[in-house]
Amino acid sequence: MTLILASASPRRVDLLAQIGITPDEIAPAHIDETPLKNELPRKLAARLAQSKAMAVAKDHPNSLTLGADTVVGVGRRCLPKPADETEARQYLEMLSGRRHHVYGGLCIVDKDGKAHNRLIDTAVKFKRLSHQEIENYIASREWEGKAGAYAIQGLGGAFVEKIVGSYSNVVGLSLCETKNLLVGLGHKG
Ligand SMILES: Cc1cn([C@H]2C[C@H](O)[C@@H](COP(=O)(O)OP(=O)(O)OP(=O)(O)O)O2)c(=O)[nH]c1=O
Repeated sequence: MTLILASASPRRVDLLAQIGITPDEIAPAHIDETPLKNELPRKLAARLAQSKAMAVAKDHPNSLTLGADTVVGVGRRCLPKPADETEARQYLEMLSGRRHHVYGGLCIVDKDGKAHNRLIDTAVKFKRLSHQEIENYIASREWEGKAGAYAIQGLGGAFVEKIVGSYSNVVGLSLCETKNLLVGLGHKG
């Protein structure tokens, strides 16, 4: 069955390729990703993954449409993609020396328009970051477009002391959950 990837993230395309899945079409969703007032990080990730998949599925009947969203959560606080350097610095200061969660919302809309949702939770512990480490990382610009203002698959990997759960979920899509869900919905993958 035709698979539509409702994402502009090159990471998600690479992750799917890693497990032998090539979407038939890439159709990024253009939705408002602003958190609601007091919205919990896991709720935000789940809501946005479904909104992305639903928005794209409307125009692609008789397909499977996959949407995903990654949100870093520190306690009740959402750390989505930082808007600018100042916000990225704030996020890194907040994550320094702390345990946080990376919530991956995954939603596949089937050919009948029904949404199938999964929420993947990975716990990550950062080492304490010095002022200089934060400034060097800001200068690298790697934080741009990354939830929580870091990339575990890049320079940010050096900040990670411990991870419990799916690594690929942190990068943008849990390979295990994605494959299971797709196969369960009849995709040959
Ligand atoms: C925490 C973390 C996030 N990320 C990325 C994964 C996601 O692409 C991004 C979070 O933004 P998302 O809004 O989940 O995704 P996106 O804007 O890249 O793409 P789209 O909405 O079209 O699907 O952060 C990393 O690459 N490495 C990391 O370690």
